[in-house]
Amino acid sequence: MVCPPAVHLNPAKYEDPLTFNPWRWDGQEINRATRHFMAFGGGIRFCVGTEFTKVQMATFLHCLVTKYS
Ligand code: HEM
Repeated sequence: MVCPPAVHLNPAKYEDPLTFNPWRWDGQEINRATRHFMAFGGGIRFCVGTEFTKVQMATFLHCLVTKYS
């Protein structure tokens, strides 16, 4: 069993991992689970809510940037 937060906070892979920096994954292949990125798990236990969650996040961000005033 792997703990995704521990993987994502690995300072050997991610510089200053506690800093909010979404650009740290810019240009990296993150459409599937890798050894260093597994937000939704991987393999046979892969999160079944992945695509639903991505739609929810995209909808939220769309409303935030278009309606926030
Ligand atoms: C940001 C949102 C979410 C994150 C970060 C997330 C993350 C994960 C991770 C890491 C696992 C793998 C756990 C393991 O390996 O034992 C998992 C499994 C699972 N997730 Fe999610 N999840 C999210 C949203 C959702 C949603 C919205 C649903 C349902 C609508 C969902 C349903 C499930 C289910 C049923 C499993 C178990 C799959 C299996 O064992 O075959 N998740 N999720």
